[in-house]
Amino acid sequence: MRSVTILAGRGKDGRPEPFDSISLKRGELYTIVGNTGSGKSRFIKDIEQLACGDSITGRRVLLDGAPIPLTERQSTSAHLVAHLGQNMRFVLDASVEEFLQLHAHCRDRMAAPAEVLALANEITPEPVNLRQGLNQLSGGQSRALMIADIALICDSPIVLIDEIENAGIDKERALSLLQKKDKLVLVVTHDPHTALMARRRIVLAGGAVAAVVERTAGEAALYEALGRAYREQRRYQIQLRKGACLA
Ligand SMILES: Nc1ncnc2c1ncn2[C@@H]1O[C@H](COP(=O)(O)OP(=O)(O)OP(=O)(O)O)[C@@H](O)[C@H]1O
Repeated sequence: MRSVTILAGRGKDGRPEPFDSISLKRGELYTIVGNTGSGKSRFIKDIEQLACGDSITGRRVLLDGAPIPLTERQSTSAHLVAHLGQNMRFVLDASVEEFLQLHAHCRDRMAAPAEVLALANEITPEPVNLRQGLNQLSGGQSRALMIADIALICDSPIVLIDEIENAGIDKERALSLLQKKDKLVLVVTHDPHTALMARRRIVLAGGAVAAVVERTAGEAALYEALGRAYREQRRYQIQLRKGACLA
């Protein structure tokens, strides 16, 4: 898989989207921005489901220029796409270790549960242990575990991430783990720092893609400044969680 092409559908008002197609290339990061309710999550779900004009948006998604037959869509998606949703909860009645072993086995990967867990604990401030029940994990811990799982076990070429900054985890570390060189990564965000990570960002409005914006040189400099502010904010966050006085 080298590219994903999205053929225009329609916005919430039923009018055609103002583009013919958008081509997304493997090895690139794209961010998705827009008002709450503008259709950002729907956009990445269309990609996850390899929509073929049969979702509410009417978009069609092609892989390397070709549609995927209905009978192969589910298995192709499971193989190629890792989706980190906004609300993560496990419903499987298993320990963290059992889940990681099972998933590594299904994916035919050698990753040891302890290795995946060590990575998850780099990004969540409240550590997880192997004997913990999966359904006892908090939202942030579940997402940290899934990020480590995507990085070490799934290794899917397409990674879809919905609002990583909501989870109270180390966003920069998490994104650096998920953004391996040859992956196509799409990140939904309301955060200007995350949005400016990408050279191209896709703007949603009223359920339709309104624009695809190239990052300017000024914005690249702004991204660096926002990164410094983010790290300072994180230092305060860590102190705050320890019960310290901030000033
Ligand atoms: N083109 C469309 N036509 C009809 N309904 C749509 C379209 N795009 C999105 N929707 C619907 O609009 C609702 C909001 O969309 P979505 O959840 O994707 O918004 P969002 O931008 O991710 O919002 P938030 O930032 O609050 O998470 C959903 O019910 C979704 O199915």
